[in-house]
Amino acid sequence: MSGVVRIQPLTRDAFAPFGDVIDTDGDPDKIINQGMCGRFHDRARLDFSDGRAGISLFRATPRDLPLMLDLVERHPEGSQAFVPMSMDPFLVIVAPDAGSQPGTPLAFETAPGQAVNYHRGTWHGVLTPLHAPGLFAVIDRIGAGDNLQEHWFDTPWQVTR
Ligand SMILES: NC(=O)N[C@@H](O)C(=O)O
Ligand code: NI
Repeated sequence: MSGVVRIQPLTRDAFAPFGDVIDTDGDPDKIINQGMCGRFHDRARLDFSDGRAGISLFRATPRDLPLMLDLVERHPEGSQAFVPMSMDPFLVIVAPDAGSQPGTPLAFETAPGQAVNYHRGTWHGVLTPLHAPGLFAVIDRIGAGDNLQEHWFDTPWQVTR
């Protein structure tokens, strides 16, 4: 199955089945540092079967739209968060689990300053910046064993505005 996937703005509710939206929506949970900083506390659920949490940096090549999506993947042993190190929006692609393989993908564009955390086992597209420098901090599982399951679509989906 394939077709066109329309990009929609990222919202907490629409993304909830797939992961967490990490942003400064609403008031800070706590004002710290002598009133000079708002803490938006504990905005994502990190979940690892074993191993430990690690922080890596990804420098990814920006992609043009429309994007031909031929692969989604998932990490059965851990969640994976992508925190942009710029204020540029990026593309977030997920798909529901349709019985051990992905269903129809959904595509979201983040607002400037938003980050995402994919829940453990969520089908997702690989990191997809839309603007250079494509630099992200990535918080995911560091551990032994295989934590990557890939699904190649028979025919690519066209991801577009
Ligand atoms: N393979 C890897 O570390 N990155 C992917 O998991 C990704 O989601 O970009
Ligand atoms: Ni991944």
